[in-house]
Amino acid sequence: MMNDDIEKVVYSEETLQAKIAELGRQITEDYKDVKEEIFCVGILKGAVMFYTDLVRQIDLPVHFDFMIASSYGNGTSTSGTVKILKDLDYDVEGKHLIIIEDIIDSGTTMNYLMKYFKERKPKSVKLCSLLSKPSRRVVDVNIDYCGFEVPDEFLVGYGLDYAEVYRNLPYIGVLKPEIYA
Ligand SMILES: O=P(O)(O)OC[C@H]1O[C@H](OP(=O)(O)OP(=O)(O)O)[C@H](O)[C@@H]1O
Ligand code: HPA
Repeated sequence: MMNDDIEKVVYSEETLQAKIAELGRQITEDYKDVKEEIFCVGILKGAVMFYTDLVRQIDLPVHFDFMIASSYGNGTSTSGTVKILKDLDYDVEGKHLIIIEDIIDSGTTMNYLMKYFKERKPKSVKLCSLLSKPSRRVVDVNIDYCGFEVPDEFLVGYGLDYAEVYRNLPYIGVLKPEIYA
């Protein structure tokens, strides 16, 4: 069973949902008076679980859009090259963008995507990431809404994968070392 591959649980379902409710309240408060449309942009595939839980905690009329970006392949460190596999569906000029991501690790993906978003002339862009691993940062990324700062461990579950597996675990954890062997 998939659970047997986990060495330890780092964030339980309850801990994740409590933090997501807090982030949703904060975003609702910050955006409640804006006049322009708000676009929640999910960065797939990793952000899928966080995205669907977070938007349900934002009590405002938001639009959905998604990008698919990939740079990790099957390993535990970035290839350094970000591939955009799916672009935004909408013209976001003059709109408020809330970028929703699962993790900022080296910062490579978000550094690349932030430049890309700003070129599309939105009214504002803010980043909401469930996790941040500052010890691994190679390029600076400003996170406006951050769930948890995590230590330098490779995490799986709740959207996060190792070689495309473990995304469907309902919690976030660390794999047993023999799984990487
Ligand atoms: O800060 P970085 O070092 O760039 O790492 C963060 C990125 O890595 C993961 O994506 P990945 O490329 O594994 O694709 P995925 O979302 O499909 O898992 C994660 O979802 C982030 O987008
Ligand atoms: O710790 C991680 N786990 C899964 N995917 C990731 N992408 C960047 N860091 C991670």
